[in-house]
Amino acid sequence: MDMDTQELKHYVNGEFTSSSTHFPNTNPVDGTEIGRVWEADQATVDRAVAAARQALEGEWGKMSQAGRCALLHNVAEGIEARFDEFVAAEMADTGKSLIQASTIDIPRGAANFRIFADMAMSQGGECFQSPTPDGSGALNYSINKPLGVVAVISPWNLPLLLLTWKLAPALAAGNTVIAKPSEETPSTATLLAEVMHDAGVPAGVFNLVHGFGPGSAGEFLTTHPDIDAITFTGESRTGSAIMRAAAEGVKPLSFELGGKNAAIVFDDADFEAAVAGVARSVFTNGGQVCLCTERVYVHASLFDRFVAALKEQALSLKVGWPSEPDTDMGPLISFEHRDKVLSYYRLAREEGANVITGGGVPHFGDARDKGAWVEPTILTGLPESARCVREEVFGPICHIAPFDTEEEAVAMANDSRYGLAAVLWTRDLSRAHRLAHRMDAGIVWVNSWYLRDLRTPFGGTKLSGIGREGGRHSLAFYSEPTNICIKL
Ligand SMILES: O=C(O)C(=O)/C=C/C=C/O
Repeated sequence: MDMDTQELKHYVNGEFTSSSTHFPNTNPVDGTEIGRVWEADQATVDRAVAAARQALEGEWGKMSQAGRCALLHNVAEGIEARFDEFVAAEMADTGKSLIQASTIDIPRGAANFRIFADMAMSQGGECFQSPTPDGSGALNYSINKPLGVVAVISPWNLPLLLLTWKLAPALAAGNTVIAKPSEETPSTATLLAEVMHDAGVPAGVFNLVHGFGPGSAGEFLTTHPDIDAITFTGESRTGSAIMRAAAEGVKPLSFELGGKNAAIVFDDADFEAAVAGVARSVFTNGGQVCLCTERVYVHASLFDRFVAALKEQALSLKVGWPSEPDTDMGPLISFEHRDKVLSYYRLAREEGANVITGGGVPHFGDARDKGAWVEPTILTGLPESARCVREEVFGPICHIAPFDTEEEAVAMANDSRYGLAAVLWTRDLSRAHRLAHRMDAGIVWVNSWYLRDLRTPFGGTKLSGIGREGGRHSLAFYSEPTNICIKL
């Protein structure tokens, strides 16, 4: 795909097609238009859903699990064969750093296909030898069938990673898919369609439609009567809208939504590790990861020292050209999102925060001044009731507050409408286990952050989502078990 005169098409029934209207694709580093993207209309979405249904009832539905999983391994190899193209495309859409794209985003694209191909091949079903009144006994065993035609709506923060995190298990479980990536990040999804086409995935198994949410491809897809399930990662309020759309047809939903994640640093923590780890969990990808920390609670005895040390970390971040190998942080995804984050920077001051560092826009004196950049920001001094402490900003910002007792720290960390991830920094492993059990979160890291084993349950409670992804949890969502009882 030529990035200069990029024209991104849909991929429907094994063919790349355009539609009636298109929209620009913008690089947030300097605001330049890097191409145009076709916007799917209702007819395009209808054709994609029909193609998926036909494939499900045709070649793909008849293919063995071993055949399907071998194709998924081919796709993983295809991603790696075009690794540099995927890295360039991801960076062009998002402005994320070379480090982030080349060590996290794109490697996970291939890893997601491999983990679910392997897990699908290795997991069996259930079988029970059951007693019967006449003593002859019975066998109860279950088989897993695919859900059917699945709509995948994926976000702009980790575009290839999160698209494949849903697509791979859906296909491994025998479903067919129509994917709608964020309008902000169409490029790697389109490259993936090329890779899947070349890997021999049959027409209609994977379909890709570009566009927006309401009144566009997202709405046409999630309200389509012939969709059997919907999986979505993104903002909680969009999740609510999709739930309403799915209610009529009682569609199964898998949601990984927002967060307002807390990190707690205890007085016995490895101080240097905690400072570095919190800096990473706050500023990675410009804070644009659902798992990022936006609330930090530090034992009072360490508070001043920790604030100063985290400020030093923030000031040492290289905020620069994404392609430079030592760049830590690029711009935010778009001007719209930049304006949202800056509105919280202003709100923080209105709510009385101490702005320890940041709170504005960096000045570069070059083309980047036309991009969607913000400064890494650290706040203190706000009450727990402040909007900046309660609402998800989804930017490179955190608020640090002191605590005296474990009870106080856990109570503050859990006092949120979200419940996705929490991080505990302590050398006392009894305390680590005890408090990890008490966190209202789907994921708790101790003395680490974003260490990922793809077999583990991944997801959140409350406003952070519905269900779990990862390993057998993903395969279970994308399957319909049938229990069969045989009287012996
Ligand atoms: O690392 C993962 O598997 C994952 O799902 C990350 C999600 C981040 C959302 O913003």
